[in-house]
Amino acid sequence: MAEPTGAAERLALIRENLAEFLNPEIIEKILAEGGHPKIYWGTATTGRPHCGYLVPAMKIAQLLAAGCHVTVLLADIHGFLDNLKAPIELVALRAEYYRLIISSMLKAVGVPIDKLKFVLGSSYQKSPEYVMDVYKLASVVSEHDAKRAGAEIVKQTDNAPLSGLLYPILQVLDEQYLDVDAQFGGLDQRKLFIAAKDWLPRLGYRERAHLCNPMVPGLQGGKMSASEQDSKIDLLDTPEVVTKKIKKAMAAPKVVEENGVLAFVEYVLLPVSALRGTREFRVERERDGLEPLVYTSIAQMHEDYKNDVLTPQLLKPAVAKALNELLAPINEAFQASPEWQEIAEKAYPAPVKEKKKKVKDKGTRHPGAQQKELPVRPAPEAEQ
Ligand SMILES: N[C@@H](Cc1ccc(O)cc1)C(=O)O
Repeated sequence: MAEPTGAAERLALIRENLAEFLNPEIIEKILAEGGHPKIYWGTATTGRPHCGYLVPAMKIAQLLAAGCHVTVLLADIHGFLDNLKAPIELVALRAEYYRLIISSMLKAVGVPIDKLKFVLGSSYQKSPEYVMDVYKLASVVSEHDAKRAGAEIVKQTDNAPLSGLLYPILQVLDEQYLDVDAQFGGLDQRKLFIAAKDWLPRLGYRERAHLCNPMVPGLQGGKMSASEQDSKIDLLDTPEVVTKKIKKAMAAPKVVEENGVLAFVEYVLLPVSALRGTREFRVERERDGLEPLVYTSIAQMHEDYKNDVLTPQLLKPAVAKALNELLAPINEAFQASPEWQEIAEKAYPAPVKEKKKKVKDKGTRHPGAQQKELPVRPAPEAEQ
């Protein structure tokens, strides 16, 4: 695909695969004037980013290809507000890991990143102006509305900490302080986006546009949440591990609904190929002595999948291969950066092998034999 230059083409790329676009006229106007819309995506820097992050990353890649300025907000304070078990120092360190992995994901896709920037939440959310606006907004938003705005984002339990009510206030103010025309996020942010439209004008600030990605089922079936650490595919997993995990993924034959493997092709692999020049997904059938299946749209794939022409056994190795190709440069960048490796070790320390320890403790002690101390590393945050 050639770089889109016309307003209509750029808009189509911005819109592709979105579930909802609120106040698109704000963006349309900028494009009609040949301008470059400023859009941000925020992520709370808590759990280690897995392959599910390729879905928003792909939208960011499309926005960059459409000539938008994109800000990635590394929301460390938000990670803290919603997750008090993670100390602020740790979420700030994790933000560094996020910055490195997100930029290498975008480099791997091959889009120009000159219009991409990263901003750490705590770098401006502690300024006197920002803090005063938090107080102001808190005085014109009801507790009920703050709760409703955060209902799908913030953990809400009986007697929950007050920080969960501050969270939506801060996220809404971010649109103003990051000086953007629009915010992008998953459909789970929708209530917050609606609140932003309503609340910002109360402080005399302008309303922004909002882009919502659909909630995409995880590669291994079910929503790709931050939990179930083991089953998720890490962005730094080796090709063997990736292939094994995809082999085990849930993908019922003939069922296209809630099919994480097909969804991954739709929201990541097909858009990547389109950004690289040709929208295409190939499924080899050499083993059966047949020609490969070559798809240029998800509709064709759904059709073949429903008819069992495209079986899970054919689909999975094709997805594993394409995913491994996408992950290869990310892995290489990690291997080549001792600085990143050090950050990874501190931000996400490997779990201590409890089992081994127990076995050792129970072992018979031979007289005179020294019990070797196992190195004890701090247990990772149990918050995810
Ligand atoms: N609410 C987002 C994170 C976020 C935080 C602050 C923002 O300004 C924007 C987004 C999430 O659920 O991950």
